[in-house]
Amino acid sequence: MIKLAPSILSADFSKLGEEVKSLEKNGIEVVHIDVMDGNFVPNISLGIPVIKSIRKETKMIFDVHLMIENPSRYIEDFVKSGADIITIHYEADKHVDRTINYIKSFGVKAGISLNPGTPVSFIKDLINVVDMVLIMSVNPGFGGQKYIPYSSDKIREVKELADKFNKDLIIEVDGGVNKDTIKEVVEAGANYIVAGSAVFKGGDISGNIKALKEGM
Ligand SMILES: O=C(CO)[C@H](O)[C@H](O)COP(=O)(O)O
Repeated sequence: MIKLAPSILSADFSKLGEEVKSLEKNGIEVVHIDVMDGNFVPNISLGIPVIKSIRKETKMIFDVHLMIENPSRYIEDFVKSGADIITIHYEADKHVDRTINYIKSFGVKAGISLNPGTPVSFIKDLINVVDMVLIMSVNPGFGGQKYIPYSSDKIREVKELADKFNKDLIIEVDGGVNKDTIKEVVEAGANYIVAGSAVFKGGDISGNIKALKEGM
């Protein structure tokens, strides 16, 4: 089952509650929440208090993508804020296996994300430890960038590993996905598709979601 996961990074923060409710009204089940620390990535976005306050507005699955150094320090706080899936970066934690198991100990799903320059082979041994692999198809930090074409090969590599070792694995792709690139990522094997600008920038949310679903 393929799910579109709009990234609220591109939403209008002055009316975030309304934007989130509007996703739910349009049949969205998963909302992608990008947390940036200005250290692991060159941008600062939003954090725990914001997640806590939008949690009151919706029952959608909160897919929290931590682009922060040493994420283990904050896992419990993100769980308490209402996260359902917590993804850390391979490049941001010296003890990824430990942190993944720590996330799972709270009864939430755990994901591992790879920057474009990090090979899939680095996480081969984690494939049946994690619930999700997130392939970054842009260099993380900003919305509105162009899809990096070799990301499709990385998605295919993860799909092959998932078919062998973890049939329930969620394969997520994030960055530069729009109505022109969405078919390619779905065909490569991604089943959680993050889209920020393509949902929130230009046009209206309903029409943009419809166009993306048609593009699949
Ligand atoms: O994680 C991100 C950036 O680090 C964003 O989720 C991602 O870039 C989505 O935005 P867009 O769809 O506009 O590319």
